[in-house]
Amino acid sequence: MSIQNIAIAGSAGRMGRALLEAVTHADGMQLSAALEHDNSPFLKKDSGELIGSTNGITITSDIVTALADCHQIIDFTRPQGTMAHLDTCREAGVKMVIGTTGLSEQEKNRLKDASNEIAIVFAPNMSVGVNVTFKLLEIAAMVLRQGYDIEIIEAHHRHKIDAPSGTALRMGEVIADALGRDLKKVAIYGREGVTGERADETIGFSTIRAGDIVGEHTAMFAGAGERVEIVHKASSRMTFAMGAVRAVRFLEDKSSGLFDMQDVLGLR
Ligand SMILES: NC(=O)C1=CN([C@@H]2O[C@H](COP(=O)(O)OP(=O)(O)OC[C@H]3O[C@@H](n4cnc5c(N)ncnc54)[C@H](OP(=O)(O)O)[C@@H]3O)[C@@H](O)[C@H]2O)C=CC1
Ligand SMILES: O=C(O)C1=N[C@H](C(=O)O)C[C@H](O)C1
Repeated sequence: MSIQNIAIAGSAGRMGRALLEAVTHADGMQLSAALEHDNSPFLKKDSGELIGSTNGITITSDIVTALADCHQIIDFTRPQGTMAHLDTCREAGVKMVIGTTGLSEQEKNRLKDASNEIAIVFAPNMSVGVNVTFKLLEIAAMVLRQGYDIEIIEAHHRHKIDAPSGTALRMGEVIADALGRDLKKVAIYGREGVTGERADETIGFSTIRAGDIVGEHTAMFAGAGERVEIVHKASSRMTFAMGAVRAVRFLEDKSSGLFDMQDVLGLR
């Protein structure tokens, strides 16, 4: 395979910096562009400075020029940014690895539509551990389908802007699918006041935002006399960035299609 030229969107962000580090050290790929939005204070700076060196790649908001010399873009930004990048990538025929969470149903449909023309990996969590956890949840849900209350608890750093996390929502979807339930109908997002007794079919979500927690998820199956908890704790953003690098490798020989990390890791 040829060397993959990689653009990183949101390069000055928390994930952007981890991605700069991961791509810089990955075999078979080179950083070709570091992108930020028009009002970013980081524009015109050398992107290497964000990770403690220089690399000659200046941070830019000119995505059209950046994509002219690029095979794939890695995008961990905001839904609005990802949607704008999607349109440009579609026109330029550039593949996308997307980690942004908080996309609406309509925005997800736009990814699906674009994937008829370009190859996309879109996943709310790119760590290997969380993706194995999704498989464990399928098994747990099928076996504990009756007599167990299901709750999903997630904790993240104080700067996170969306809730529940994309990972928590995917956990809910995986469990609901395994049980033949529709998450839209059974999800309960937080509780307050006189809520009444818990309904059997529901899947509850609780959110913690505090300090510098990288990302923690617990799926609880609580029955009479016992409780099963499946827990994942991320302690470094490099775990997500290394997953994104694996996604880039997976896309190398794909020309179209919408994939997630279950495809990348062969867990389907
Ligand atoms: N799939 C996965 O494995 C993971 C997903 N995530 C998701 O990735 C996303 C980013 O997380 P994180 O790095 O912590 O967030 P940050 O806010 O640290 O980084 C986002 C970056 O994107 C920039 N940005 C904001 N708006 C736009 C826009 N409209 N166009 C282009 N760039 C924009 C931000 O600039 P500015 O700061 O100036 O606003 C910032 O540099 C979130 O949705 C998060 O949930 C995070 C970790 C793992
Ligand atoms: O914003 C974050 O930080 C994270 N977001 C992702 C999510 O919403 O699930 C993944 C990870 O937990 C970190």
